[in-house]
Amino acid sequence: MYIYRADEIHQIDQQALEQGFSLFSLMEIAGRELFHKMKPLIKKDDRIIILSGRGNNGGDGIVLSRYLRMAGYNVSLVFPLGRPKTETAKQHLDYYFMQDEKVDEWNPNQVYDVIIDCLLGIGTTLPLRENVKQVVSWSNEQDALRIAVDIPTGVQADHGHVPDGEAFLADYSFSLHGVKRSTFLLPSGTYFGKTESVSVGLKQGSDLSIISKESVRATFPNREVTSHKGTFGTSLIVAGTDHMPGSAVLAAIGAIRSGTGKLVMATTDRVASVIASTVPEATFLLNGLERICQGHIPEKIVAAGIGPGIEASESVKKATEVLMESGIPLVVDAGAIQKRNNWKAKGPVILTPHPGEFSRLTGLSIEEIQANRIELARHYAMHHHVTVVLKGKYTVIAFPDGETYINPTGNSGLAKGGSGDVLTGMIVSMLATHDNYRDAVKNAVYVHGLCANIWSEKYSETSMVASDFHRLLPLALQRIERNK
Ligand SMILES: NC(=O)C1=CN([C@@H]2O[C@H](COP(=O)(O)OP(=O)(O)OC[C@H]3O[C@@H](n4cnc5c(N)ncnc54)[C@H](O)[C@@H]3O)[C@@H](O)[C@H]2O)[C@H](O)CC1
Ligand SMILES: [K+]
Repeated sequence: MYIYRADEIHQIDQQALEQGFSLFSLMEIAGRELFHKMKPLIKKDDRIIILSGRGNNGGDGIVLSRYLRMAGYNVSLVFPLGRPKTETAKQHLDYYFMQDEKVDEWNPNQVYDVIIDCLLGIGTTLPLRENVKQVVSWSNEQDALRIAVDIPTGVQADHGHVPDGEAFLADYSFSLHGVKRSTFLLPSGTYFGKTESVSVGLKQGSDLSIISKESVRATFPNREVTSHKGTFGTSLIVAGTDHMPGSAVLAAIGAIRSGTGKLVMATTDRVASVIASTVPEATFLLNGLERICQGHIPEKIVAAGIGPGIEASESVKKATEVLMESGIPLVVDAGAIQKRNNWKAKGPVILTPHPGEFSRLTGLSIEEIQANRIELARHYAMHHHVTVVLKGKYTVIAFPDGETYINPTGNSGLAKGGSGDVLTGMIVSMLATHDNYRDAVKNAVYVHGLCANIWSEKYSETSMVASDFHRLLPLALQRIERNK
């Protein structure tokens, strides 16, 4: 599923127009498709109000009103901001009247069961004008089902800011042609409710898309009957200090359960014995950090990671550089994520910051990052020629050429210390088993979130802990591999 910016939608509309497809027709299709999408949510005797604005979002509301009224729904079409001013919306209002349909006066004292927001769409500039704010806060105070058309009024298509928190608080949003970035940004994303896209019959395609289960299945490596431990490569993870042994254990769990043939943990003596009791399959490079700083990389390593459970220091920086020089695909996490002028490496480098770490890398506030995480991750990835996995709700994966993905899986069960360590282990392990590093990164992030979704089918998200991945990964991977 593709995700669009406002300018891409305008471009697509313009192209359709040049090819003889009028905006009037597009709006007609939009209104009709919205009608079909909404039918399962509403009843004929619901008191429904459509709040129509003066632009084309309002025009969609006019068409929707016509379809609903023709089908016998109890609908009031109102223009609380004034009558339409765009050509297409005006034409549709004329046509609406020709069909003997009527519009109502806006009366905030009336009570409704369903409120449909067609006030503002992708033409929004923020902050909202006072008259719009009033209608939005009226809507949010009503005890009614709230449905937004395209985007909830008060959010923009491309950015996550919601000035003063004033936006239509939708239960459902139906986005035309495709979902917009703000669905996945914060705080805007919290206003959309359940979001679906509505096709208006135009060709799909953009440089940002959502990872699909089908794509994970299609790119997940087969385990042939003839495979042996060498087939799936040896992974190396530099992790853990005596006072943070748990992170290294969790990274080892993530790695060993995700398919790598062999796992070498570069760590301290004490941490090694802790790991060995939970992940007996692991082998060790003792005094790992120092040995790697000296250039000692064990043989046959095909993927590496550094960072879980270690603090930023000169030796961590040095070890990271040694690994970057080696040409082995490298995951850089936690203590190894340090600000630097360049990430020049001979192989792919994958940074896995959470917003706090990305804030340290970029100098931007966490709030700014959350409101614009897609573009910021993409910009960093392109500028530094690295892959950025910006973690959080809707993890963003941006590759050095700008290709960017959003991960749909996961829930609040992952918002716990240690789940990032597991992810690092998983990415390293999948780098070792996949031919294509991009697939490895996408698949690991998707499966990591899928584990949390599986957990929440039976248990409370509150109680999930990172060590549960030991049990969850086999179930998640079974769902991915089942159809192979
Ligand atoms: N291909 C498609 O996806 C189609 C989508 N359609 C719909 O058209 C709107 C976009 O229409 P547009 O007229 O460009 O913008 P708006 O409806 O959002 O209205 C802009 C209108 O509102 C005023 N305005 C902007 N910001 C504010 C504010 N802060 N306060 C008050 N007023 C504001 C501004 O002056 C403009 O006049 C899209 O979202 C879809 O719903 C089409 O149906 C066709 C195909
Ligand atoms: K809207």
